[in-house]
Amino acid sequence: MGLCGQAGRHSSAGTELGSTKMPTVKYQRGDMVMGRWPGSSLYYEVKVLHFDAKSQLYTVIYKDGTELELKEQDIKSAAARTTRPSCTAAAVAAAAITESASPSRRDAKLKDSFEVRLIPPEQTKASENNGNKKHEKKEDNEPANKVNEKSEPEKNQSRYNLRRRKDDGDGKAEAKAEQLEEKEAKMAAAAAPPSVSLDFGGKLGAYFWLLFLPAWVLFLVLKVNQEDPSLANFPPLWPLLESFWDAKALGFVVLWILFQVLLYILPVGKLSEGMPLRSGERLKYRTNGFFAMVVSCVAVAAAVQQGADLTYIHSHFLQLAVSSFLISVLLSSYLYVRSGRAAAEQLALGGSSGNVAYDFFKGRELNPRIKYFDLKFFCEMRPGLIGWCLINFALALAEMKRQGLEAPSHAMILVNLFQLLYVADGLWNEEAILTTMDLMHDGFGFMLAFGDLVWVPFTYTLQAYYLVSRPTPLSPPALAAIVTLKLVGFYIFRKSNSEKNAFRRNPSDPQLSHLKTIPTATGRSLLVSGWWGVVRHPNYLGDLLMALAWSLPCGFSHLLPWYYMIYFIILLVHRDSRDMSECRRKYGSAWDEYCRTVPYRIIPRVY
Ligand SMILES: NC(=O)c1ccc[n+]([C@@H]2O[C@H](COP(=O)([O-])OP(=O)(O)OC[C@H]3O[C@@H](n4cnc5c(N)ncnc54)[C@H](OP(=O)(O)O)[C@@H]3O)[C@@H](O)[C@H]2O)c1
Ligand SMILES: CC(C)=CCC[C@@H](C)[C@H]1CC[C@H]2C3=C(CC[C@]12C)[C@@]1(C)CC[C@H](O)C(C)(C)[C@@H]1CC3
Repeated sequence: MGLCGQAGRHSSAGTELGSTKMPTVKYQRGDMVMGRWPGSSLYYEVKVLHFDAKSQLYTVIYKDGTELELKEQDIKSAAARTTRPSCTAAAVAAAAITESASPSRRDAKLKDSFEVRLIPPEQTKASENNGNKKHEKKEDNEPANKVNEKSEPEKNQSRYNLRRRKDDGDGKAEAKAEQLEEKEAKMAAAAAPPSVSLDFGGKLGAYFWLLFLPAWVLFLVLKVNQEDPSLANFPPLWPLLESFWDAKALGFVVLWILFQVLLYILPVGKLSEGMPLRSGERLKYRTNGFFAMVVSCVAVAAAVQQGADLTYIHSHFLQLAVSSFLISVLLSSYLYVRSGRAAAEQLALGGSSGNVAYDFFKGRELNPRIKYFDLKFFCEMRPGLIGWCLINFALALAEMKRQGLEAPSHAMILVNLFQLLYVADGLWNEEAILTTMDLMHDGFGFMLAFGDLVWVPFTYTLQAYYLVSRPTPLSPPALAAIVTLKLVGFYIFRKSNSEKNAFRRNPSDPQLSHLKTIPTATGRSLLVSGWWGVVRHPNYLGDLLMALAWSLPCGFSHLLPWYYMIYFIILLVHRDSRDMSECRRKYGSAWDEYCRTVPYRIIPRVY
C-alpha cells in the first residue's frame, strides 16, 4: 500500500470541472482509476466522483453503481491495472473475502481498513445528478454512512460470501454482521428516492382498471348464473336494476366485517414485526388469523345448528357482491382522503403520481393504520379470505339442496378442501405475508381493497358456484391424480415461501446455512440455491399447480371454472415482471448475476 502521498498537500487552487469546483488533487472527478477493494489487495476499475478535502477521501463508483469512499493510498492510476477491471462490486467483494479466508489474515486486513463507506445504488444516481454538493452534505448528515463507517469490517465479512455459509466458523460474527446488515438495509431504504415509474398502464390504465374490474366481476357473477355458461351464450341476461340492491345483504357483509374486526383486535396470538420501513421503524402486527378462522368456523357451525340457512349466500350472491363493492369504494375513498395527510415517508414508492385516478386506484399510503389497527393487513388476510371459505361452504350446502344430495359431490368436496387448505395455510403462516410485495411495497387503495373484499370472495369461489348446478362425476384415478397434483403444488408453495421468509427474517438461521447466497450492495443477500435456485419464483410455480388442481374437478365442459387458472397465470406473470424490475432497481448487478445463475422465472426450462 502507501502508493501515493497525502492528497492534502496538492490541494489549493481548485480545478473547474463542469459546474463544480474540485481541489487540485491527484485524481480528478471523472477519472477512471483502480480502487482497492476493502479488506483485499485486489484493485478494480472505478470512476472518481468526488474528493473531500476535509476527510481526504475520494468517492468512487464501481460499475454496478456501488459507491465507496477510499483513501488516496487505496487508489492507483488505471495504467497500473492488474486485475478484473470490469468486475462488479459484489463479485469483487466475493473474491476479496474468499481471498482472505484465513482468519488471521482476514482480521489483519479488516483492521487495516478503511475510511470507506458503502453507499447504496439508490443514492448513487441522486448523488451523480447532484454532483459534489450532495456528497459534501451526505458525509456529515447521512446516518447510513455513519453506521457503515463503524461496521465495515464485519459487513464485508458476512455480506460478500458465495461459499456455503456453514463453513464460517461458529457463526457469531455472521450473526452480528447480519444484524448490521439489517440496520444498513433500513438506512438504505430510508434514503431511497421515490420511484416515478407507473404500473398498470399508468394514469390511463388506472381509469381502465377502475371501470373494468367491477364490470368483470359482474360479468362473471351473471355468467355463472346462466344455465348454459358457454362463451357463445353472450351477453348474459341483464337483471332488473332493483335486484342489485338488498339492504339485508349489506347488513350481513357489514356484520361479517365487524365480526372479523373484533377477532383481529382481541389480544390473542402473537405480535409479529413487519419488515423495516424506510424510516427504519418496524410495525407490529397481531397475527392471530388462524385463531380468527377457527372461531369463525365454530360460529358458522353454531349458526347452521341454530337453523341459519347459508344457501342465502348462493341465492343473493349478486347482492352480496354489490354490497362488498360499495364497502370497498367507501374504504378506498377514505384511504385516498387520509393519504393527503400522511407524511412523505409513509407513502408507498410511486404511490404519489399526482393523478387522482391513479393514486386512488394504486393507493398512496403504505400502511394506513387507525391506532394499532392495520387496515391493509386486516383486509388482505381476514374478511375476504375467511369469507371465501364461508362462501364455498354455503355453496356446498346449496349444491346438496339443488341436486337433492345427502352429501356434497366429490368435486365439490375437493374444491372446498383444497381452497380451505390454502386459506388455512395462509393464516397459519400469516407472518409470512409481511415479506410479500403487497405488504412491503404497494400502497393501500382501490386495487387491494376491491381485490381483498370483492375479487377474492366473489371470483375465487366460481368453481364451487359452478358445481352447484352442474354435476361433474370424477373417476377414482382422476380423483387420485388431482389430489396428488394439489399436494405437490402445496409442498412447493409452502417450502419455498417458508424458506424465503425464514431467510429474510434471520439470514443466519442455522437451518439455512447450507444455502448459497449472492451478496448485494444493499446489505441483503439473495438465495441462489435451494428452492430459489431452481427458478426465480418457485412459490408461483407451486401456486399455479394448486390452481390447476382447483379447476380440474370441474371438468372441461366450460371455460368458466378455468377462469381462475387463466387469471392467475396473467396475474403471476405480471407480478413476476413487476418484481423483477423492482429487484433490478434494488439490487443492481447482483440481481443480474442472480438472473444469470437462475435463468428461468417460474417453470424450469420453460419460462
Ligand atoms: N392466490 C392469489 O391470488 C395470489 C396472488 C398473488 C400472489 N400469491 C402468492 O403470494 C405469495 C407471495 O407472492 P409475492 O408476489 O408477494 O412475491 P414473493 O415471491 O413472496 O416476494 C418477492 C420478493 O422476494 C424477495 N426475493 C426474490 N428473490 C429472492 C431470492 N432469490 N432470495 C431472497 N429473497 C428473494 C424479493 O424481496 P426482498 O429482497 O425485498 O425481500 C422480492 O421482491 C406467493 O406464494 C404467491 O404465489 C397468491
Ligand atoms: C383486483 C385485482 C385484479 C388484484 C388484486 C390482487 C389481490 C386480490 C391479490 C394480490 C396478492 C394476493 C395474495 C393473496 C390473496 C389475493 C391477493 C390479495 C393471499 C393472501 C392468499 C392466501 C395465500 O396463502 C397468501 C400467500 C397469503 C396470498 C398472498 C397474496
